[in-house]
Amino acid sequence: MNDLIIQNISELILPKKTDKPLKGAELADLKIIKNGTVVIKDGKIVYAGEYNDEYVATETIDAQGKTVSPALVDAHTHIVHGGSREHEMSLKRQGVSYLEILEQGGGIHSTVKATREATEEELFEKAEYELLRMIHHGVLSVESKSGYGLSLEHELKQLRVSKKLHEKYGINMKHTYLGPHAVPKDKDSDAFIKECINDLEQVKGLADFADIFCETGVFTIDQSREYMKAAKKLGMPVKIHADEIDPLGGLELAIEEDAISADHLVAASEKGKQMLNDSDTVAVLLPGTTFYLDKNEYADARGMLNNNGAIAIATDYNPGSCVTSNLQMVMSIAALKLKLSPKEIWNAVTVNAAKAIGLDAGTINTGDEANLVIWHAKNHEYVPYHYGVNHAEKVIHKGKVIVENEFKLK
Ligand SMILES: N=CN[C@@H](CCC(=O)O)C(=O)O
Ligand SMILES: [Zn+2]
Repeated sequence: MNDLIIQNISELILPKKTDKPLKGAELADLKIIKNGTVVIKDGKIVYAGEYNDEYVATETIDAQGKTVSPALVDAHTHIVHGGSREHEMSLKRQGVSYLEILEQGGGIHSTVKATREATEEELFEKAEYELLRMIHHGVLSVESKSGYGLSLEHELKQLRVSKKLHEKYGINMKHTYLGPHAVPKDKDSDAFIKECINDLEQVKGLADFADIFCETGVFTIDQSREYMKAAKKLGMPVKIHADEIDPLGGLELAIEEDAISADHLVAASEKGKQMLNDSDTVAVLLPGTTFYLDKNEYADARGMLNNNGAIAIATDYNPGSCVTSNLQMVMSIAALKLKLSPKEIWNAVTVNAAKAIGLDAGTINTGDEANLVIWHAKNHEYVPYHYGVNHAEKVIHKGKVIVENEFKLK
């Protein structure tokens, strides 16, 4: 006997199961079944496709008027951190730029102070609340970075919190060491990169990836290359915050070093975009950050796709440059500002986002873990269209309904 049937689904979103990320025109290749059925047993998908009434199960959900998709994948977050930086909003309004705030000891540095001062328990409690918010918004795979410790002791503290969340909730999580996220105020940048390289050995048991912020006034291309090579030598796949503000050639470096992803890329060069053609490095675009930094230029998603690149979309949830953990909101920004179609966006937040963090997730195929969302939306176009709110009605993890978002008054 099966455990659950979801029947009469208005639109069933079925991203393609693939070993490699979807590239270029493939990003628009998304199967959508009208009047679909999903059958689940022992936490796994038994059937997903056209309407089928031959199966029996102990429970049936009628999803008439609803859309069903794989649970979302948030491939770039800084969920574990101390404190908050709401005062930076008025600084920004006075015209102080993100990098100026950082130079003045604010920005990342003020979160470093708060993170160092917080106990492991305090960090856990804060990150847990946000993780639960993500799950309530339909996300069941999360990448989580360190990077607000800037010393081995505090980076390890962040990574342990991330692991504990993973253990407690059992959703898919990947943990990233981002030791070189900023140069500590009292240190020289070359000396600090060496320190981070030395620390790789000790963080590698807790981290799946090594990441670095390559940017003007932060870390150079040469420092980033040295760090990435050292991480790869230890068997750690690499990621890079690249070309977010200035076009330093971070995308080119990511591709040369075979990074699993290159993230941000607002200022990526034409050469870098062309190099995507021969690469499986996923360009993780973070349009919520461009929006929140109040910039007019967004990453050139269409140019990357025209060059046969693989792209994914993520929140970049962090306390400074993108203070939202609502990936649905970022899907809307992607539609408006990256000029992506709804089909491209669904692939970019499911199967391609999973590839950007080395996960086999984001699909609903026979044998897959049953991680799904039933959306209060009659079709796949509705979610990015109706922006800024939560459309996730039921979130299903390993075949069990773990979230029911209902409008009910006490
Ligand atoms: N760009 C660098 N790191 C984060 C921002 C961190 C912060 O401002 O606290 C990002 O991905 O946007
Ligand atoms: Zn980031």
